[in-house]
Order: sequence, then structure tokens, then C-alpha cells
Amino acid sequence: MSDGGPIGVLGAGAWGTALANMLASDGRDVRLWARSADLAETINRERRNEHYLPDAELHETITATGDIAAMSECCALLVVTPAQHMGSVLTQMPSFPRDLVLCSKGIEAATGRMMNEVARAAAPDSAIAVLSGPTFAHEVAAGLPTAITLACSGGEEQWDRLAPAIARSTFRPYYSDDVIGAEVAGAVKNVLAIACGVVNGLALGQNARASLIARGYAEMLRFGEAVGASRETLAGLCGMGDLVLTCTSTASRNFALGKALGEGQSLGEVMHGRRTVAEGAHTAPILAQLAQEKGISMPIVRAVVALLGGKEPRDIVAQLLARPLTSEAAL
Ligand SMILES: NC(=O)C1=CN([C@@H]2O[C@H](COP(=O)(O)OP(=O)(O)OC[C@H]3O[C@@H](n4cnc5c(N)ncnc54)[C@H](OP(=O)(O)O)[C@@H]3O)[C@@H](O)[C@H]2O)C=CC1
Ligand SMILES: O=C(CO)COP(=O)(O)O
Repeated sequence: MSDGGPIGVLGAGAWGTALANMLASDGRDVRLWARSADLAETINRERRNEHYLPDAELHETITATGDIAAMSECCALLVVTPAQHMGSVLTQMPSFPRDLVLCSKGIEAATGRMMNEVARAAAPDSAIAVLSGPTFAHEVAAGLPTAITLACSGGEEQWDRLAPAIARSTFRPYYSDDVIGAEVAGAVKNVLAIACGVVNGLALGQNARASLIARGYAEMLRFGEAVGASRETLAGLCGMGDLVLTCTSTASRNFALGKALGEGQSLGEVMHGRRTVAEGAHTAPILAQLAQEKGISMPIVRAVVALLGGKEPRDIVAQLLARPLTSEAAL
């Protein structure tokens, strides 16, 4: 672990706040950056993030700040902004700790960059790791048992620094060196969770949902292998684990978005006045584009793009079902 300073968490949405609370659960000092100085002040005063995680009482050793420069002093930094804003937030930091642990799940829509590419461009001297798995924020904040992939670009040496800083009695990271695999898994599963929500919203049954998870996983494997992810990673916590979690629960914002669309609401209606992020909606179009450029078949991802574009959910399902019969192993 890098010497000195608190552990930093960049982003005080639900996940950043939950991670901060988990890290502070053993009395360690944690510095939490909120974009809004008012929210930082309220968190320090009330020991609660009323906007994003209202039910969790936050440990005393968390100090929230609206001063992003103060995050440069942290011994390591967990980056927990929405994927589309990671680049703009990181470029506001004057300097960086040795280790950046990326916790956002998505692909940068404007450029097609994965989060590690965004972070490397901003902080070329830092070592990048990715923390991703089946982890609803409210459960982690409540101290419920959680296992997660910690993929370290710096290999076991970086793991030896980070694992003791991140692991707690109920929060259990597993080592990987497959950064791209962990990133693909988290980005793709959010899109698939929207599709599974639609199945739920249209009341198409549990068989359909299980089929969609399995065929969606096949899409994740095809895309992942094309960009250098290992199958093992995609079968693990950050891949299959997170797919199962978010494709089966209305606690997932992505699943809930798909469900609302399946029930007949428009995207505008669902997103109106909403503070929280549904990453799959931002990632789906760029993922479909990247897949097309690479010649990778991702019909479920394309269906989600059509849905977000306003196409009738029942028509999209009918089109998916009408495709030619093929081998389960077809590429
Ligand atoms: N919630 C969860 O259970 C999990 C989430 N994640 C991932 O963590 C990442 C963050 O999600 P989460 O914490 O849930 O976020 P939330 O949906 O809880 O909150 C949205 C966050 O985005 C911030 N934000 C909005 N606009 C901007 C902007 N222009 N620049 C910078 N920040 C902005 C908000 O700050 P402000 O209040 O200032 O607008 C707020 O902190 C996502 O990639 C998500 O996929 C991963 C695992 C679990
Ligand atoms: O990534 C998550 C759990 O692992 C959270 O999923 P949602 O963003 O869909 O709520």
C-alpha cells in the first residue's frame, strides 16, 4: 500500500458512499469527494448521504469534501463516478496517488474508451486496478457479506498493496490480473439487465429471462474474447456473478429501467427528474457500435439500443424470436 494519507473515494453517489462506509468499518480514515460541497457538508454533519444512500448511517472516520485537490493526498483512490464523467472528473485533479481503483461500470460513449483507457490518459503514472462484482450499494453499506473481483494491472505486487487496504471482514476481493475482462463484464451486464427488465415488464416469464441471461452471457463472451478478456474472468464474480444479480432484481437501476420500458413508459418518463444513473442506457449504443465494427454478433445488445430509441418492446421481442435457428455455439 502507498504510504500515508486516508483512502480516497472519488464520487459520492450510492456506490462511492457505500464503499466509503465499508472501508471505514474498521476505523480507517476515508476521504469521500462529493461534486457538491453542500452534500459533502451534509454528510459530515448528519453522517448520512440523504441523496443517494439515505438508509445508511455513515461511520465517523469518513470525511466528505467538495475539494477535489484534497483527493491527491490519498494513499490510494477508488474512482466511483458515473462512467461518462470519469474523464472530466479525473482531469480536475492536480496529481494522483500511486493506485487508482476503478469502480465504474461502462464504456465512454463519446470515444468508445474503456474506463482503464480513460484513467490512464488522465493519470499515466498511476497503476490501474478494477473493482467489480455483484454488489448492490445498500447491501455493502449495511455490512452484508460481499465478494468481488479486484483486477490489478500491476499484477500480484499491486494486489499485495491493495487487498489489505480494501478487504474487510464482510467484503472479500478475489485476485485477477484481467483488467479488460473485469471492465467488459461490468459494462455489458448493465445492458443485459435492461433487457431482462423488459422481459419482466412484459410479463414474459422466468424461462424467457433465464434464456436471455444465458444468451446475453454468450454475447458477453464473444465481445470479451475479441478485446482480450479471459473466459475465466467473465465466468467469475464480475461477469456471471453480477449478471445474475442485476438481471434478477428490481433493486438494479438498469433492470428497473428496462421493466418500466416494458410496462409501456417512455425513456423520457422514466428518466425525468431522476438523479441516479442507469449506466446500461449510455453504454448500449457504443457497445453495439464497437461490436459491429469488430464483426461481433450481439442481437440482445442491439435490441436494447432499439428499445432505448423508442421502438415498441413487443416488436423487438418478436424480432429476436424470429431470427433464423442456429447453433448455441455459433459466433
Ligand atoms: N449503485 C450500485 O449499487 C453500484 C454502482 N456501481 C457503479 O458506480 C458508478 C457510480 O454509480 P452510483 O454511485 O450508483 O451513482 P448514483 O446513481 O447513486 O449517483 C449519481 C452520481 O453521479 C454524479 N454525477 C452526476 N452528474 C455528474 C457529472 N457531470 N460529473 C460528475 N459526477 C456526476 C452525481 O453527483 P451529483 O449529486 O453532484 O450530481 C452522483 O454522485 C456507476 O458506474 C455504477 O455502475 C457499481 C457497483 C454497484
Ligand atoms: O452494478 C450493480 C450491482 O453490482 C448495480 O446495478 P445497477 O446500476 O443496475 O443498479
